[in-house]
Amino acid sequence: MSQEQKSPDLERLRSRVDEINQQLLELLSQRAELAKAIGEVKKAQGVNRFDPVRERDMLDQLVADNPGPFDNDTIRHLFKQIFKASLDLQQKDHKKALLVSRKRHPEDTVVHVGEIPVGHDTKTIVAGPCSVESEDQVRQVAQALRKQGISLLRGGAFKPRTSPYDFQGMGIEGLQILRRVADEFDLKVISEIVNPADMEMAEQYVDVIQIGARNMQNFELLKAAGAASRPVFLKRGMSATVEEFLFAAEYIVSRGNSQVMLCERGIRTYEKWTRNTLDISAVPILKQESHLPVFVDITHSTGRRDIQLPVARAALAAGADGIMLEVHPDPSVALSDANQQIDIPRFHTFMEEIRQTGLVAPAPVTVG
Ligand SMILES: O=C(O)C(=O)C[C@]1(C(=O)O)C=C[C@@H](O)C=C1
Repeated sequence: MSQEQKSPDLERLRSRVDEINQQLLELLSQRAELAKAIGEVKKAQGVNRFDPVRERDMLDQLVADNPGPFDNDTIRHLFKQIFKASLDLQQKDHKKALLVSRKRHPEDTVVHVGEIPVGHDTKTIVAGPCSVESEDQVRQVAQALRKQGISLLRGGAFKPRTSPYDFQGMGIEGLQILRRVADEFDLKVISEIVNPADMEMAEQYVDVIQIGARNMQNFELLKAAGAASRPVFLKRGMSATVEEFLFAAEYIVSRGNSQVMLCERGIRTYEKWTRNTLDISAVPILKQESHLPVFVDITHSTGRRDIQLPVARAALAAGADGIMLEVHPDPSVALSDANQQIDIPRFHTFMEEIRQTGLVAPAPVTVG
C-alpha cells in the first residue's frame, strides 16, 4: 500500500481509469435511457421487448470492430450483460404499471366480503373442511367457527384432485349445503370454482370465489373471475414464481374485479417432511409489491398438524393479513386430506393459542 502510494505512475494510471469509469457511467446511463425509450415504443406497438436478432446484429458488429486487447468472447459477454440489464429495465418499467402493484396503488386494498372487511389493519381467519361431505359435517364446523367469532367458512365442492380416482367433491349440492349452513350461522362462504362456465351459477351460493393452486394459470378461469361480482381468493400455484402469481392476480383485476385476496400455500421443493415448502418470504414480498390482502394457508403448506401453530405465528409476524386452515369434525375419516385437517377441540385450542400473539382479535365473550 505504501509502495503504491509512492508510485506516481500508478496514481496517474488510476486517475485515468477513474476518468474512463465516469465516461462509461455517463454513456451507460445514456444508453439505458435510450433502451427505456425503445421499450416504451415497443409497448405502444405491442412488440416483444426481447429482440434476439437485434442483439445478434449488435454483437456481430462489436466483434467485427473489436480492437483488442479483450478477446471476442469477453466482448460478447460484457455486452450481453448490458443488453440484459437494459431488458430488465424495460421490464421493470412495465411491472410498475401493473394494477395490482403498490406503485400503482400505495394504500392497502380492503376487500369487502359482504359487510366484512378483509386486509389493512385486521387479521382474518378462514377455516372449514377440505371437502364438503355432508350437511351435518359442515354444520359442526360452522358452529365452531361461530363460537370463535370467525366469519369466513371454507369448503370444497369442486375438488381438483391429483388422482381421478380420489373423491371429486359434491359439486353444486356441496355449494348448496355451504350456503344453507352459512346462512344459519351468519357466515360467508369461500369455495373453489374450477370451470369458467360455473362462475355465474357459483355466484348464487358463494360469497368468495376461490381459485386453487392448480388453476392459478388457468387464464380462462381467471378472466371469468375478473368478470364476476364476488371477491376472489387466489392461491399461488405450486410451481409459480411470485411474479407469475401477481400476473395471475392482474388477469382478474384487469378484467374489472379489484377485490382479490392472495394466498401463499407452499411451493413444491425436494423437501419431504412437509407436504409443500411454505415460502414465508413471499409474504413480505407480496405485501411490498402489491396492495392486495395476503393470506397463508397453514394446512396445505405444511400438511402437518403438529407445526401449524408456529407456522401461523410466523405468517402473521411476517405481515400476512390472515390465515386459512382446514377443520373437520373427524379428520381420520375425511374423504380428502385426512392427515392434515384438525378436529374441533384442537381448532379451539389453536384459536386460543394464536390469539395469544395479540395479533388476532379476542374471541367473542360467549366463548368459554
Ligand atoms: O433495440 C431494441 O429493440 C431494444 O429493446 C434495446 C436492446 C438493447 O439494450 O440494445 C434491449 C433489449 C433487446 O433484446 C434488444 C436490444
